Amino acid sequence: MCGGCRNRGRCRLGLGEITIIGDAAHAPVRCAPHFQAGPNVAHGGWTAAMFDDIIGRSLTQRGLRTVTGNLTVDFFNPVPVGEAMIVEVVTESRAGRRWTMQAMLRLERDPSPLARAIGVWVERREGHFERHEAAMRDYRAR
Ligand SMILES: CCCCCCCCCCCC(=O)SCCNC(=O)CCNC(=O)[C@H](O)C(C)(C)COP(=O)(O)OP(=O)(O)OC[C@H]1O[C@@H](n2cnc3c(N)ncnc32)[C@H](O)[C@@H]1OP(=O)(O)O
Repeated sequence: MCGGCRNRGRCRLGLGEITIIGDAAHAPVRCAPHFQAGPNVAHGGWTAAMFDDIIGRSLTQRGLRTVTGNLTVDFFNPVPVGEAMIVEVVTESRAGRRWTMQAMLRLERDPSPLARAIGVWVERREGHFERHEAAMRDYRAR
């Protein structure tokens, strides 16, 4: 789970347990009503955040320490609120520390994609978060 939800013991984005199969992954997901944008339709930001989370967490579960470098989302159809859905992740390629990943969101009982994410995750160098904290301390001291 990400740092924002770990202490609550529940993913507020509605992602269930991630199953890893080789270099792919899948998880059940359901958009909560508070992420509604249009009537009974998920906010596009929820869809992007959910993709970011599952791809990042699936890499973490594979033992890789990464951060999102970039993320593009294609919205093919409205995403329903409160409906059981599945998100499937595949590894497209790897070059050095860069992992190109793709994910699809679909209804539980329908193979048609509702949305697709493609992006690059970069393996973190040692001390990544410590450097960030130090930079912020310098910034705040200005
Ligand atoms: C228990 C825990 C649970 C944890 C559970 C976690 C689940 C949460 C999931 C959410 C994940 C997030 O939101 S992460 C948060 C959002 N993302 C971030 O904050 C990242 C901010 N950006 C950075 O910190 C930095 O730019 C880095 C780390 C991405 C890269 O910096 P660096 O380490 O100095 O590396 P650098 O030499 O620049 O680049 C290394 C290689 O990556 C490529 N590269 C660098 N940036 C990018 C980029 N934006 N897009 C594509 N490629 C890039 C470079 O071309 C290079 O390729 P080559 O020349 O080697 O070929």
